[in-house]
Amino acid sequence: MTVKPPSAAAQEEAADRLAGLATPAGALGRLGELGVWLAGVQGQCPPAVPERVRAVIFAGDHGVTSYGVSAYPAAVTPAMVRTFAAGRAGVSALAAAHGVTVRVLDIAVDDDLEGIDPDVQRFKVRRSSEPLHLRDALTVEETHRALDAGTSVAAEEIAAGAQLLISGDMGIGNTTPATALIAESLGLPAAELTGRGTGIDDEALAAKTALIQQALDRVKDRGLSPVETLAALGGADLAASTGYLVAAARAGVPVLLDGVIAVACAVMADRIEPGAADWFAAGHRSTEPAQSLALDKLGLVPLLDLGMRLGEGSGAVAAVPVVRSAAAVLRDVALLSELAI
Ligand SMILES: Cc1cc2ncn([C@H]3O[C@H](COP(=O)(O)O)[C@@H](O)[C@H]3O)c2cc1C
Ligand SMILES: O=C(O)c1cccnc1
Repeated sequence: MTVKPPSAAAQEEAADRLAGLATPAGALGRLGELGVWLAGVQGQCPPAVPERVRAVIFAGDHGVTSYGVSAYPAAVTPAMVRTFAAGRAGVSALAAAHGVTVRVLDIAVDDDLEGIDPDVQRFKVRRSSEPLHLRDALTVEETHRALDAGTSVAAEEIAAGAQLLISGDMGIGNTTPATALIAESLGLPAAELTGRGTGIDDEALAAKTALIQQALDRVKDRGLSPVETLAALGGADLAASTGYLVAAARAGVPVLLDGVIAVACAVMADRIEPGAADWFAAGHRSTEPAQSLALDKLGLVPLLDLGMRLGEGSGAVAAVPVVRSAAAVLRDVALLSELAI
């Protein structure tokens, strides 16, 4: 299955409608452009206000965490999975404020999560991933299983009525594989992309940068396909998230992207299925340099720039009111031609 482009006809109609609204030309700025994108991905003008927005958090641990790449220990990952399940995480508060559903999935958490709702572990691929600077994070078989998990989850969310999807992440150390995937995809050295993640100091930043460069050097002559790259430099949680994004684009359901992890997965989704990024909008600009560089590459301009670096899908959820606003203005504002001028 391939990705169809959003509707050019609906987009054109929306651009005409935007130009005719009872506002000065261009006065709605990016809100106007977002409304035109929404019309294209929905195939209708004016676009509907997306009421049913659904976020899925893909959780997993990473072997690199034992090598000093994060400011926090891996034990935070299972503790946060329980916190999402209890509705008490950062993204939970934002989602409750904006009527967004949140579902958390343990794809590769390095813990049994005893007693947790079995639905959380339905798609578990393995415990953690291998340290990607030393060896491939996953086997190709595991990567396919994770991609398929993401496909199934997207199908379930779409069947539940999702008009807009969000992918969130949870996993200590996950900015390392995300940065490695972006660096490999953009052909840039680790030093140009590596950020502080949860807030590492200068010494840890140097070690993290060197580790990512070691991973890039380890795979550079292997001529890897996109799926093999996910196996080598990613992780099961990132592969599942990538599968979810590919499936959304194939189904013609728009996605609002979050920070560096979601955007790394979006880059991989667009490599697996060229054109997938037409179905994505960028919710916010994270403080991670890799995220901004990857958004430029995808041709996406973030809606919010709040200095956030939380992940969990939080920046995307914070941008949901902006997306709804864009649909509302295109639908509800009078046309200049209707005014008695
Ligand atoms: C309490 C807590 C909650 C979080 N929620 C998301 N992250 C985010 O931070 C981590 C990535 O940063 P790094 O690569 O530096 O480890 C991931 O768990 C990501 O989801 C959190 C991190 C912590 C500590
Ligand atoms: O860009 C992000 O989403 C991000 C940044 C730091 C830590 N976790 C996530």
